[in-house]
Amino acid sequence: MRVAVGSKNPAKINAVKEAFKEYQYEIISVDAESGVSEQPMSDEETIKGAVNRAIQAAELGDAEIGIGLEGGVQQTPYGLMLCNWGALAAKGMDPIISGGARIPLPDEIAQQLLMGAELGPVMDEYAKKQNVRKNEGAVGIFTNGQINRSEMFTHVMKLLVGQYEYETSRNQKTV
Ligand SMILES: O=P(O)(O)OP(=O)(O)OP(=O)(O)OC[C@H]1O[C@@H](n2cnc3c(O)ncnc32)[C@H](O)[C@@H]1O
Ligand SMILES: [Mg+2]
Repeated sequence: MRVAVGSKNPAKINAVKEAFKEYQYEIISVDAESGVSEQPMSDEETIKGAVNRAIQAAELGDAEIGIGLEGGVQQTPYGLMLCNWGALAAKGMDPIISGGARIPLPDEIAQQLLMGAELGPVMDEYAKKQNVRKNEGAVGIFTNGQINRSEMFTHVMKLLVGQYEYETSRNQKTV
């Protein structure tokens, strides 16, 4: 069985490998398009990006399972929240989705995003580091390293794999 991840970002690929580590699946990464803006600004747009990537990854990678992981933000009365969504697309099944943990972004970051900036470069500038998005991520910076981006996506992935297992075992019981 082959699993195709719709991203070349190591923080995402590692999370997929971790979630499938009990399985003998081949895991490949392909450049899939999210079909939404570079910086999704709502849960809805972020979910759409994750689902698009999952479907495209399965096609491009000729894989039984496609995975899409997408980061975005969502405005709330409590501030601009980091949001992350994942999707698993398998043949003969509607895409499965799951959401990640969320934390509010500091005002100075939120303001830049609301003016059209992308979180990736804003975080590098803020943290005086390079490629925060491929390493600890904004979540790692603002949680003092307690939860990094890969761990956060691993949780999203376990929610996906678990739902997939539940669905497939339920279908086996009913046929
Ligand atoms: O290569 P891809 O798979 O596109 O990975 P990415 O890091 O660009 O991640 P997304 O497209 O899913 O995220 C959308 C935007 O939010 C940024 N972003 C999301 N979460 C982040 C985080 O935890 N730390 C830094 N940047 C983040 C990211 O750089 C993009 O600008
Ligand atoms: Mg991106």
